[in-house]
Amino acid sequence: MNEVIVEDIIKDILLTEEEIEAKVKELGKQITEDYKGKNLMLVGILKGAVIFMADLAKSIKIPVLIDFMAVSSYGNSSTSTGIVRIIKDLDCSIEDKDILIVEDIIDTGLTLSYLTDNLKKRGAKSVKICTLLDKPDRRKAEVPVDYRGFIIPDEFVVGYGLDYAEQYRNLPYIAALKEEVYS
Ligand SMILES: O=P(O)(O)OC[C@H]1O[C@H](OP(=O)(O)OP(=O)(O)O)[C@H](O)[C@@H]1O
Ligand code: HPA
Ligand SMILES: [Mg+2]
Repeated sequence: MNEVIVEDIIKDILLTEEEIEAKVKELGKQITEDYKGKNLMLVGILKGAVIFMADLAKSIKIPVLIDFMAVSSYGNSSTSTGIVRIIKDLDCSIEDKDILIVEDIIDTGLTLSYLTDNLKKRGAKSVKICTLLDKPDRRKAEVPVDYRGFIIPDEFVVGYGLDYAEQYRNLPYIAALKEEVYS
């Protein structure tokens, strides 16, 4: 395979490394205040949320438990199939825990709508949502967003954990893909 030069597939940079860093610190500060005295457990949704999860966890200054789930709704495509499948479940019990689901992006909302229902049914004390990005234009299922980093326009974005066909997750910024790359 020929090497793809990142500049050739990117339309523009939506969020710089500095903007992301400042926002993650702000979210961490708010979560620290809101969850004082509670049983906070962060549940990161693999794989997109890993980078955000790592930075967010470091910016939270109270004890936290960390766990991950992997669910699939997209596969290698840029459009949602609407089918949500659990690929990796939690290792820890969530009974009596204050769960904060950590996501990189809410797009159609189908992934999180399924996940919040699923976690509430398992006896969590509370289930809230923290997402770095929110793309409201494409919403199919309403989900209450408790902590939101940025609202973004209806464009396919990559970087800071987000992929296109499993690539570009390691970019330190968030960029919109050129339409000809994914259409
Ligand atoms: O709101 P939705 O339309 O459901 O889309 C959002 C979900 O889609 C992406 O995950 P994906 O299934 O691509 O897996 P990945 O995190 O491994 O890339 C993203 O990380 C969210 O989990
Ligand atoms: O814009 C996006 N980029 C990457 N993954 C995604 N999953 C839902 N929307 C997106
Ligand atoms: Mg993906």
